[in-house]
Amino acid sequence: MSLLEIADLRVSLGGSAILHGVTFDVAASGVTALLGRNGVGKTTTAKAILGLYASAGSIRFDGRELIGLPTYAVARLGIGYVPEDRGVFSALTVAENMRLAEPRDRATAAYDYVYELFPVLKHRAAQSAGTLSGGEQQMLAIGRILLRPNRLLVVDEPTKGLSPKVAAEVAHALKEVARTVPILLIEQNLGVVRTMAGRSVVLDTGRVAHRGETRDLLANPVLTNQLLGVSTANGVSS
Ligand SMILES: Nc1ncnc2c1ncn2[C@@H]1O[C@H](COP(=O)(O)OP(=O)(O)OP(=O)(O)O)[C@@H](O)[C@H]1O
Repeated sequence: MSLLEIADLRVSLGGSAILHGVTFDVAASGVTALLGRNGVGKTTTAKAILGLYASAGSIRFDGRELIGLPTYAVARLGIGYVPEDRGVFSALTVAENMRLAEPRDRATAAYDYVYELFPVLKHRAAQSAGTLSGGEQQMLAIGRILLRPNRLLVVDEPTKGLSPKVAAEVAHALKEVARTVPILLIEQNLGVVRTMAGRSVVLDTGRVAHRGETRDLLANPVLTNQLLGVSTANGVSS
């Protein structure tokens, strides 16, 4: 069953066509990975879903058309977004960043859940977010979104720039989250993709070049080489 249905999505930026008619679905459970080489349009797709870019075509969320809705309306439907640059407020403390993301009814904020996933956010509550490590900032970026109820999460390159150990911690937490909330995951680390995402969609210059089971994609050295620039004789095994 699909929760998000994207059909013939087109986006132009700065006078150039970036997405040329992207079509794929995000399942109502688990993790769907959105993959592709640098600059093929993954972040643009995420931002179009969130209403951050004007777009044409169709993006249906649980049957409702999102194109034309302002970003706050998309967020209110329950689509949580963790952007690539994390977007935490550097000058504010961890606790203040969390406070800003609370739902209107503060009593419903899922602090226990977030602190269980990322205990470091509790321990460093009084520290300014700008002085956190990259991994801790990523945990804050994800954690604050989880304070509210989400029906879908769009998470853009959550392990980018992190050490393998911290990347694995973040991936583990997101996998836990995905037990209850479906995730559209943009990710370059194919080891993380392998452990998290049952299905993958691969973009190539603004179009969908491949859709299917992640294990089939990563086991196909011709496809991974052609679409992801990974050249291993026997596919990706890590
Ligand atoms: N505001 C903008 N104005 C003009 N071109 C843009 C703008 N934002 C992105 N682009 C271009 O759109 C293309 C797709 O960018 P996008 O960030 O979606 O790619 P991506 O697949 O997420 O790449 P990466 O893996 O490097 O993050 C790139 O060629 C980029 O230079």
